[in-house]
Amino acid sequence: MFTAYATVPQGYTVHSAATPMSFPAGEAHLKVEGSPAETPLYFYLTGADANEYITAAMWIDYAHQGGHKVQALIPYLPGARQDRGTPFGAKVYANLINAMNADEVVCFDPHSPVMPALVRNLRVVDSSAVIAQLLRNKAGEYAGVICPDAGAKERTARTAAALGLPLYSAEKHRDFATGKLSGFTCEELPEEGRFLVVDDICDGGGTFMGLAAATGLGPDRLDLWVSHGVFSGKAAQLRQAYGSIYTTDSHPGAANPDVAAYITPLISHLI
Ligand SMILES: O=P(O)(O)OC[C@H]1O[C@@H](O)[C@H](O)[C@@H]1O
Repeated sequence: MFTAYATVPQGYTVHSAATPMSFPAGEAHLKVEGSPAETPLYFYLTGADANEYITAAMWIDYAHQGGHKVQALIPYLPGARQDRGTPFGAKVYANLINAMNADEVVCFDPHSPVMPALVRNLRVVDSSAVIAQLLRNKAGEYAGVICPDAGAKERTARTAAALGLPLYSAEKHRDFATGKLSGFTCEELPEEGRFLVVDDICDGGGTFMGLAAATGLGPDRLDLWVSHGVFSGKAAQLRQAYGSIYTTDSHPGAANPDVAAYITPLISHLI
């Protein structure tokens, strides 16, 4: 979803008066004629709809033609998981974002360091401060943070430190021949208390169902934070394994009603 913001002479921040439209042949455009005087500030772009990226590029061009610098707030970096192989999706999406020519790009908790290194003028916002703010009154209810796999070590260590909790580690095992997940293990956990599993993305939820089974804990002792709730496929089954599921509004999938996650709006954390 694409939403652009601007300030008006009265000093308020409002939705930009330059509104997206498309020509009959399908090209993106903006209706700017008759727009009141405004100073374009930033846009908030969630999900991975490539057409919205073209609209965003149009809006940046509109702002630049008026002599204004603008931020591209893109919490979910599309292609960040395609950080190797052929085609090299992270690079293709990074090129698309670079071509938009934003004066600053801001993303939230990217999947790996690969794509951030390819995007120009990028500022990365970490998830730990957002999680700590969200759970400020609940941190005392937890006995620890669980790291789901080796790739999430740094993220979960920062979160555990921000919440003042110990960190416990789990592992995802992959069959090298097929690339398929072959199982999960989790280090021994204390016998009492709730645990918060922390990761970047929940897609179909398989990782988190497998992990929950490996802990031997039920929803009365397990909660889940994922920075980007895609919640595709069988993600609704997470309800059987986790008490509370927390995510952000970085992807439209976060609103999947069958997952019923608590959604933290991110925009104020990015500007
Ligand atoms: O198991 P699902 O939810 O499909 O995928 C989520 C996992 O896939 C990885 O990219 C994420 O970092 C996360 O660990």
